[in-house]
Amino acid sequence: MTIQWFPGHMAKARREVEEKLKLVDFVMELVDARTPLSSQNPMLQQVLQQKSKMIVLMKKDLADARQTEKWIAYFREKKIPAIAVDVNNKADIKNVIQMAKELGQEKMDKLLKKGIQPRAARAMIVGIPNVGKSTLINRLANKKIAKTGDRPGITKQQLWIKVKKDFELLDTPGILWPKFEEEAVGYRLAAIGTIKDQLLSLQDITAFVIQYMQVHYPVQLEERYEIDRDMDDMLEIFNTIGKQRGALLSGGNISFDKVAEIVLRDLRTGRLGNITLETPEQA
Ligand SMILES: Nc1nc2c(ncn2[C@@H]2O[C@H](COP(=O)(O)OP(=O)(O)OP(=O)(O)O)[C@@H](O)[C@H]2O)c(=O)[nH]1
Repeated sequence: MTIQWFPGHMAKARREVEEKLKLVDFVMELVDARTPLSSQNPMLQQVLQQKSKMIVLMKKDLADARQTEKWIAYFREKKIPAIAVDVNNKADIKNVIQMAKELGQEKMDKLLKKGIQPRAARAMIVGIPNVGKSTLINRLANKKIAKTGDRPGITKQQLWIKVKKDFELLDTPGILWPKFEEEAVGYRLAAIGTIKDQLLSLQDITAFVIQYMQVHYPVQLEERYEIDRDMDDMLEIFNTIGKQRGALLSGGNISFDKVAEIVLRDLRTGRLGNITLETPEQA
């Protein structure tokens, strides 16, 4: 979460993912359901080469279900199996396992055709910071970690989680760096809390979110902050929210930083409703 992505960090992360990739049959790429494209990593496809992958849209409980459906269709159209998950929903976790098993089975069928004895398919989880990698690994593991060689004096080997008898998962995820090729990507990632808040101006991130919501979620804005649909002056909008929520400086003036904190906290905790910050149509 606190990693800053300098070129050296990116190169190191890439090397680590490449090393781990050698051990697995396929990859589970986690993206954030609220911003599925911006939370993907542009280098992953090159790194993956021929390895197949499935996409897991995490935190679906915070995203707009209608958009999530569209995003799943978008990925499936590109022949990438995709599924949306709320880690606290047991059925979702079961469905992830099922999809992973199917992908693993495809791989084993190929091996069988080559005359190689099938074995448990192995996968790893990859994704940008804060997307939910550790949480999903824990849910899939459910205390089924198979420890190998982790005693002192023994070279530390990779640990495998036996999710099912025919499906094993690497216990450590591959961390991918986010891409900031476009300004909007940075704002979306900052809005959901992937990028440290200090890196972009809180007020700018908030203005970006409000502008997006004015187009896509005007009702939620109206309901939470009593902002009129045709109010288009950002200063007036910040003032309105500040007054309504008591975001004041000692002299009684509105604190724009406080307003920004309030709006971003409301967004990240779902209090603004289920919001997705990019649509497949934009892609
Ligand atoms: N609402 C919701 N929150 C989730 C979900 N999955 C994960 N989270 C939360 O997202 C935050 C980040 O989760 P982690 O599992 O630490 O993410 P990570 O990708 O391992 O993060 P790094 O260690 O920074 O790379 C935590 O507060 C989780 O509780 C989900 O499906 N829904």
